[in-house]
Amino acid sequence: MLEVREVPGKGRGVFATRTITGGEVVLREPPLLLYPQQSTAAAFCSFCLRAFNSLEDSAAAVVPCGTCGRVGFCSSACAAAAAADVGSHCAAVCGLLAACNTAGLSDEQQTALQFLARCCALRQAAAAGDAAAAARCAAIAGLAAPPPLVPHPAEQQSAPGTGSNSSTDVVVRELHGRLSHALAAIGAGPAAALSPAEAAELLRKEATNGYGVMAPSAPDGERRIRGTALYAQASLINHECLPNVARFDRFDASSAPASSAPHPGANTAVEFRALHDIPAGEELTQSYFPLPWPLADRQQRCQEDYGFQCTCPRCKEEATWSDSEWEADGDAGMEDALAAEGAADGAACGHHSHQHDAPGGGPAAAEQEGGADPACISLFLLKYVCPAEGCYGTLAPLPPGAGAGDQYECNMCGRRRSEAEFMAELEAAQ
Ligand SMILES: C[S@@+](CC[C@H](N)C(=O)[O-])C[C@H]1O[C@@H](n2cnc3c(N)ncnc32)[C@H](O)[C@@H]1O
Repeated sequence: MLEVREVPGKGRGVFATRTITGGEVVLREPPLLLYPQQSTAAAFCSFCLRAFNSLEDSAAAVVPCGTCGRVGFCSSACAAAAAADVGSHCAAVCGLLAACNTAGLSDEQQTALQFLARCCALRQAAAAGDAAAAARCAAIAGLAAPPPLVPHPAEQQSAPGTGSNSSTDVVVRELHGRLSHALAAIGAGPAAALSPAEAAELLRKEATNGYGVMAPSAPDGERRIRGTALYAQASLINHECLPNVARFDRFDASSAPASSAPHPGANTAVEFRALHDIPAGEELTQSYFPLPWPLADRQQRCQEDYGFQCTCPRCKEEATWSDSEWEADGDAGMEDALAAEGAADGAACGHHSHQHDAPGGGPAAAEQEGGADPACISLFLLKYVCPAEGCYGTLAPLPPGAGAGDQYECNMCGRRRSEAEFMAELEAAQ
């Protein structure tokens, strides 16, 4: 169904090799690496990141790490799976993190150490002949790492003893120094060691390709990160501001103990679902941030975090809008959207196929393309942005055959809305 190809100006991208139906799951993939965010780690399983408070009996269910006692698991099955998985909280990672001096490091810096410790453990296992670890090292090495335009989040608070200097080199050297010390303390072999340049490159790969796994909404409504996931294939899906796929994860999907799940970690696979029909040859695209973000924020984030300038049809069109057009967009957007829905069948806007390169289309083809139709932008946002207040999630159709008719589901809050309800809301808002 999918193939990976070079896309001019974007590196690699993922393309449909056949027509994909709206709602179809285009990719389901377990993580290459999954690790907790330091600040929230106590609330989640250190193997599968399930929220302890999502378990039926969370107090009884939390199993502490038998060695360091500093992290917990949602079941003994997850504790055993972590011990057996070199990329998780295995003996090497446990020992390395326990031996590492983290005094004065920021949350992001300690989270970066979680990632680097796992990379060291995988390298050591690979050098000892573990083929699966070698494959994971190769997959991590294959991730894109565009040149940094701004510091990695781990660099944004200077390490102790570094004064106000928070430059990339100083922070990476600080993390690298502490890690090297810990590697020596636990007697790790030379294969586990990273040079400062390798550590810096790994952090860039992590920043470019890591998916933040969100915690459930807190009572104050704030959504915090519970951890980071790296995926081999999902990391190849490029960004567009009117995407055609949305990411769904199910970390807290079942409150059943892991022992009754198909296998520990079954809740960690990511799923990408088509928002609408996607013709063969079209590139799959996701939005790297919430769809309603304004142009300036989207552009800034693309530049600063991912090192590219977004020139998608939505950005091109919105760049031509005056301040009054932005202000009027709310009400007029509704009318435009209705006009678009009536004029087309929704598909022409929904598929926005005019805005994509034909297979093999290069920069010349892209340059000939104009901005997206404003009415189509309005319709797209009304149809696919979750209407729940403060959610900003993306609605995607349920997979064909899910037996729920024409229902759309939010990838953040799980809210459902049918096509008919959407049409009724559009009419009512007129
Ligand atoms: C998660 S990776 C996506 C896969 C990547 N293209 C590759 O070759 O591995 C993110 C990086 O892809 C590139 N990218 C993603 N979307 C892009 C876009 N719309 N325009 C230009 N570059 C893009 C940027 O270099 C970005 O840092």
